[in-house]
Amino acid sequence: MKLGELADILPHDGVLSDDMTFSGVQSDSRHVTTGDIFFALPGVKTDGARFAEDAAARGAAAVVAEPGSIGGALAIPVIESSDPRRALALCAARFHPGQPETMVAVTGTSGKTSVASFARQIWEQAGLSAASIGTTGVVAPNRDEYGELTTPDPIALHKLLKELAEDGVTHGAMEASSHGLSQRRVDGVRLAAAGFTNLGRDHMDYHPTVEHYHQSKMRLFDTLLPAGAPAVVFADDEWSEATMNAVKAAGRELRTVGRKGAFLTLKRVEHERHRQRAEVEHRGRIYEIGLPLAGDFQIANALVAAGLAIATGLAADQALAALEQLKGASGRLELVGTTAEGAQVYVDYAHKPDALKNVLLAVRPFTTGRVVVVFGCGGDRDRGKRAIMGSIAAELADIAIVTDDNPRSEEPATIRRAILQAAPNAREIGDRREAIRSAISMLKAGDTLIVAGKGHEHGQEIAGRKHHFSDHEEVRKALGEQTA
Ligand SMILES: CC(=O)N[C@H]1[C@@H](OP(=O)(O)OP(=O)(O)OC[C@H]2O[C@@H](n3ccc(=O)[nH]c3=O)[C@H](O)[C@@H]2O)O[C@H](CO)[C@@H](O)[C@@H]1O[C@H](C)C(=O)N[C@@H](C)C(=O)N[C@H](CCC(=O)O)C(=O)O
Ligand SMILES: Nc1ncnc2c1ncn2[C@@H]1O[C@H](COP(=O)(O)OP(=O)(O)OP(=O)(O)O)[C@@H](O)[C@H]1O
Ligand SMILES: N[C@H](CCC[C@H](N)C(=O)O)C(=O)O
Ligand SMILES: [Mg+2]
Repeated sequence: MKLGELADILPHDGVLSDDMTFSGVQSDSRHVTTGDIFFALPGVKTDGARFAEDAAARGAAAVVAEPGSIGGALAIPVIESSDPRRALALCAARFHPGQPETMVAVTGTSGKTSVASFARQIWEQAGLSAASIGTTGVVAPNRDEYGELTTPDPIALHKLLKELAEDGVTHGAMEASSHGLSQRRVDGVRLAAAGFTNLGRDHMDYHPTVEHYHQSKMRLFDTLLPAGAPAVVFADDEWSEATMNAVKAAGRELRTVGRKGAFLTLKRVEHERHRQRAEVEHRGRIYEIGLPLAGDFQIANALVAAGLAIATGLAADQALAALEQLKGASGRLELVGTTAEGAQVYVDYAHKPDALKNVLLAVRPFTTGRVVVVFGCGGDRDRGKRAIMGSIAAELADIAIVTDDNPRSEEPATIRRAILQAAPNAREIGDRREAIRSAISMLKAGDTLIVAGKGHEHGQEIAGRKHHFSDHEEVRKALGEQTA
């Protein structure tokens, strides 16, 4: 690709020739091959500008960097950009052209994975070729691959979107994490609609204040969503109003869903054990929906997903009828087994305060006995959430067992101590396998156990090393031992 074809993204005032040719885009010098443009990104751990020379030595044709960030003489031209991350995303989209025609993105503290998965399922049921991209990976026809990031980096993302489009995928739903949004990973995606679920405490190790965190999410609506495109906003959250205001101020089409929603209005919900019945109004018509999932929050997620499908052109009848067949995303309040006496054991990905609170509240209506929770907190992540999660468990569970999540490089006992400080009556069993086994052995008829924090994960990272570990497998094993 010639520089002239990228001139709108990389203005260079005619200093360089428009005929300069590039073979690819790269943001990690270690992966540069001859002819690439190297984007020197200021990062969290280091500054890409320090690797410009390395990139040049590996054959980069030019470097894109913030003004003044490259010190000294470099053998290759430097193209200045005030926002090299955005420039990278836009160039990646151009180097790997082609995206599913209808792309939607969802943001929020909780529910993104579920909404992306539900939107894909709604489209699939309508006979469309659809994909979802997020924490649990990429799911598309003939494809189910696990990825490292919730929102892939722009180079990987655009290679993926191109492949999906070439495979005939016309509809795609992706998660826009706050890291992904603030790092411009989604800037090159052509969005038909965007969704918002909720906002709670998260990533306070990355964002200085909750307002900053909200702001970083609003980029999805005020910068990435084209003017006039629909924004589907869950209306019943504490941050819904601020989000609606941001959407309106940016001149996007507001579509609200939920009890206070106008586009899809939740009129009534009845909880049954594994399912719930809801009455939803859309354009003056009432729809009766049987959602085959437990948990109030799944209704919210289902409404955001249906809202996105309808707002991008699917008939409401089809979208709402599809909710009857939804399958939960792996490890999201997933019923993994039942003890001989009939106590239910769920695996759930709640690893932040609001999610833990919601999940414990969600199972209470159908728990006739005790609510038992096994959970921990990840190391090298927001320390402030530990005590908050401890007090939520102390308040909302009858029995709490504090165990290890992914301690990463931290001392596991220190993490547990921070949680236990706010949950003095909780039991402490560091070994997660042992904690699950012990919790299952104490269950009686009518009890519900939630194994929280790791959801779909297949590994546990201890002292920087990843070991195979699955909450699903451990629950099944412990249930098996019990009946053996
Ligand atoms: C904190 C964070 O978000 N980091 C992400 C970020 O890295 P960074 O740019 O800050 O990296 P850095 O290490 O400081 O390096 C700066 C630059 O120098 C370059 N470099 C570095 C070394 C070298 O030899 N040569 C070289 O060119 C790097 O490639 C980089 O471009 O940009 C990278 C490329 O997009 C990401 O892979 C990386 O994700 C790391 C691995 C990560 O763990 N991110 C997590 C926190 C994350 O993003 N999570 C969210 C979801 C969270 C949630 O909702 O729960 C997600 O979307 O997954
Ligand atoms: N709408 C919601 N409101 C509150 N809590 C929710 C909601 N949806 C899901 N949860 C809780 O959050 C957990 C994670 O859900 P999900 O994976 O769908 O969210 P996410 O936004 O993708 O999270 P992450 O950023 O960790 O990937 C669930 O296991 C459940 O405990
Ligand atoms: N994307 C999240 C996942 C956290 C999952 C939880 N099990 C933990 O390790 O804290 C993160 O990396 O912060
Ligand atoms: Mg997710």
